[in-house]
Parts: sequence; structure tokens; C-alpha cells
Amino acid sequence: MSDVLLDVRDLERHFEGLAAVDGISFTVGRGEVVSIIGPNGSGKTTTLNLVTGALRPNGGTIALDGERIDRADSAKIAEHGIARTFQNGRVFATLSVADNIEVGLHSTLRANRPFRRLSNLFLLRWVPLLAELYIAIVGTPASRREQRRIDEVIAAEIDRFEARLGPRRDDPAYSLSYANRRRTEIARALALDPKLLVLDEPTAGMNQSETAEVLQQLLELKAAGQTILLVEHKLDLVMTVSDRVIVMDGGRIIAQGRPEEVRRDTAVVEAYLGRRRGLGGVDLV
Ligand SMILES: Nc1ncnc2c1ncn2[C@@H]1O[C@H](COP(=O)(O)OP(=O)(O)OP(=O)(O)O)[C@@H](O)[C@H]1O
Repeated sequence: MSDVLLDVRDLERHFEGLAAVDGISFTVGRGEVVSIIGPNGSGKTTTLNLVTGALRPNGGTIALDGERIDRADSAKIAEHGIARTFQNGRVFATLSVADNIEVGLHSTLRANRPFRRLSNLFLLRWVPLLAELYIAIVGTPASRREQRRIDEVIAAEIDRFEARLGPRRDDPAYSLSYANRRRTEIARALALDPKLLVLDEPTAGMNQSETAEVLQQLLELKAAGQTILLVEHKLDLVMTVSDRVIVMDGGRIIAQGRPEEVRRDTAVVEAYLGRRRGLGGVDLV
């Protein structure tokens, strides 16, 4: 088994002539925490969207565990083992915290969703629908076992954020604080036990103590061996949690290395000093 989990080569994505991602290559090793930083509009989110299948690349390759995923859709990529959160935090507003986590597990259902592959065949797509309906009403020993497993995973994820999400387990997501919605989103991604966890600005909109809490959780995940690809503007957090930092500017990688190497890189300092306002006034050194 190779030490490289994610292998991105010569990745490109254009939007009407604008090279949002302009031929970048990087790897994420198993158990590594790699962060992508860079000024606003430098291509960070587009890179995450390409890795997670939300966007198709115009060129280049992406491999997870040695298998090409750059032509797969986001559902398939999730099945391959990549789970993500979004820049603006996406939860189902009317569903409870527990149900939001359960929705994330839908793709892992086997006993409760038999004959799934037939859904792609126009003439036979009613077969899985009827089977799911039958199982939902009558149930089978296997479907009940699977539901127990799902319930355990939900309980474990709520435990991870016990003090925050425990008391809100059955509350609809619209009633949660912004920070709790983001925690729910992270719990939903972690419930999939992903090979690679992709986090897009997990602390956006959070105050200092909420950010410190997220940092603590990221450090715990890292200690547990979770591989993470992170986009984040808060450089203190990035420099503390990352094994390696990738710096983007204008769709390209202008530097990558250990946090202390990147901090000293003159091209990086220039890219940041030139657009300090875009970074919310955060200094690099
Ligand atoms: N769907 C799209 N259509 C057109 N242009 C886009 C689209 N998505 C991104 N872009 C452009 O691509 C460039 C890179 O955007 P991207 O969101 O990846 O940057 P970013 O580094 O994540 O920025 P931020 O830190 O503000 O989130 C920007 O110029 C952006 O306007």
C-alpha cells in the first residue's frame, strides 16, 4: 500500500477563459494534514470541488489510493472514501442534527437499499424502489442490523461533539447556532469514516473560542490518523495543525512545504502582503 493517498497531477479548470486552477500537482500522504492557503480567488475552493467531483477538470488527473477518480461523479467519489464540508456550511435546515448525520450515511446502505445498481436502468428502476418500500414497511433481519449500525454511528458522532450537539440531537438544524451547524456538517462527513476528509474553511464565521475548539478537534482527528485536506484562511490554525502547506495564487501553486518553510518563502510573503485585506488582515509572520 502506497503512502500517497491522494495524487493530483497537472490539474486544470477554466471558467470562460479564466484559469481558476492552472496545472497544479500535489499529493496528500496517508495520515497527513495538508492545507491549501492563498489570497481570495486563488483557486482553493475550485481545487476542492475538483477533488470531490463537484466539478470536472479540463485537464490533469486525480487518483485516490491509486485509482483514478477525475471522471467520477461526487456520489461515486464519496463511495471511494472522500467526504467533505462546504465553505458556507450546508445542512438540511428542517432535519434534526441526528437526521442530518443519517442522510450522509445513505450512500453506505446495503441491506436497506437492495438492487441499487438497477436504478440506472430505465426499464428496471422500479425494482429497487419497490424493494426499499417493502423493507421500510416490513423490514428484514439484515435491514434491522444495518439500522442499528447507523444508529451507533450517529451516536458516536454526536458524542464527538457531546457538549455542543448532545443537547441538540433532535432539534432542527435551522434552530442551531452557526457554529453548531458547522459541527453537524463535520459530524456528517466523519460518519462516513472517510479515507480523506476535505474541509473548506471549517472555522469561517466562528469567533476565537469556537475556532480554538475546531483546532482542538482537528488535532484529535490528526492524532487518530485521519487524513485531511483543508482550506482555511486562519493562518495560526493552519500553521499549528498542518504537516504540509500548499500556497496558491492565480490558480497556481507558488510554494509548498512544511509550515515553517512556507512561512519563510518570499513569494508567499509577497502574495500575502500584496493582498492583506483579502486575508482579513491576518499576517503570515
Ligand atoms: N463557477 C464559476 N464560474 C466562473 N468563475 C468561477 C467559478 N468558480 C470560481 N470561479 C472563479 O475562479 C477563481 C478561483 O475561485 P475559487 O473560489 O476557487 O477561489 P478561492 O481561492 O477559493 O477564493 P476564496 O478564498 O475567496 O474562497 C476566481 O476568480 C473565481 O471568481
